[in-house]
Amino acid sequence: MTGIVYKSTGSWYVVKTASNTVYKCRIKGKFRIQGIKSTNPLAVGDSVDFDLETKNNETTGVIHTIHDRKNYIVRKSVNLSKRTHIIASNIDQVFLLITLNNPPTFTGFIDRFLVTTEAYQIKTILLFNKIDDYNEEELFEIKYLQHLYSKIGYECMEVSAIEGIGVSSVKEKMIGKTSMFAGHSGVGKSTLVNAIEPNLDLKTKEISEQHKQGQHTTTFAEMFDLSFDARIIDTPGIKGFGIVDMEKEEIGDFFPEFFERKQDCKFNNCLHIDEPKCAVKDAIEADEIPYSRYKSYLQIIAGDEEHYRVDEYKRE
Ligand SMILES: Nc1nc2c(ncn2[C@@H]2O[C@H](COP(=O)(O)OP(=O)(O)OP(=O)(O)O)[C@@H](O)[C@H]2O)c(=O)[nH]1
Ligand SMILES: [Zn+2]
Repeated sequence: MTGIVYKSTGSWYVVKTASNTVYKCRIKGKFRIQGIKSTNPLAVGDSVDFDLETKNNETTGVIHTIHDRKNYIVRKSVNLSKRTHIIASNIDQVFLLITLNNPPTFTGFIDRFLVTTEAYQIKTILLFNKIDDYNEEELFEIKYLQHLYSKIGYECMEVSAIEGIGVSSVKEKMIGKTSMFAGHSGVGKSTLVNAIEPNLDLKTKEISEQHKQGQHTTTFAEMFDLSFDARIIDTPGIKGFGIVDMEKEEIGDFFPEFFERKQDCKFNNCLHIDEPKCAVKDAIEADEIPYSRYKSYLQIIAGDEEHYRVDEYKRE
């Protein structure tokens, strides 16, 4: 049988088949996935094959195969083992909610987020929420940001979770897909998800009630089916998207408008910092690439170096 992991407790997995039957499953023996040093072998979103087994009148599944992941997001372990915890996999798209103020979302944050999702190969759609709440000047800035990011190739939408503006367009985008919602605390994620699926809140509560027995409420991701052929992955307690390990040389490749121009740089390993005849810097001079993007890029590069040095120091 084949199914998708909807929930993981670490030892048991809730797996749903294409015919919507849910099985409690465990893993057969030790199970290693090539190339990933991970604390958990399976994550929410994984597609798996399993056999059924009946013991004491209870039928459970034994997972023996995991299908290749299209993508996955990780969280680094806090300890020194350098192992990663896979939060979720096979995500079709992430909606990043953005508000100008209340709370402010700076372009530095948006760009860092986009670099991460580019590295993870997850499509990102930018949702400018709370558009009911802006004055003319602020709306102008929202339009400017939309122009900036759509020019790079990111889809942008204006929404008001509270007034229901744009909500049906978001729902349309979600059909047949597995989506996640991200953004700073207070941008309106819960309000929007509620507007999309008013009953989801209830479902979430039902499930967590059942699991209260354990008390230790580890924040595991969980997948939910919505009423209109769409799935949401909820990652309680996971705010950002974690930092992916990136080489300094590849960060620019996750800025699509830099990557596109890189072939015209004099040096094929150009970092677009102080190299001569750099096509990216030329594009910034010509205002074809906004300076805010370049500034974010430099910040990420600088942060990366710092991170690298700290790691080296620890190893001594
Ligand atoms: N004016 C306006 N307010 C909104 C809108 N969407 C959400 N809010 C308000 O913003 C506040 C935060 O909304 P939440 O949905 O709790 O935000 P969140 O992103 O889920 O926040 P966390 O749970 O902390 O991550 C609430 O007071 C909402 O009523 C909107 O479209 N317009
Ligand atoms: Zn260059």
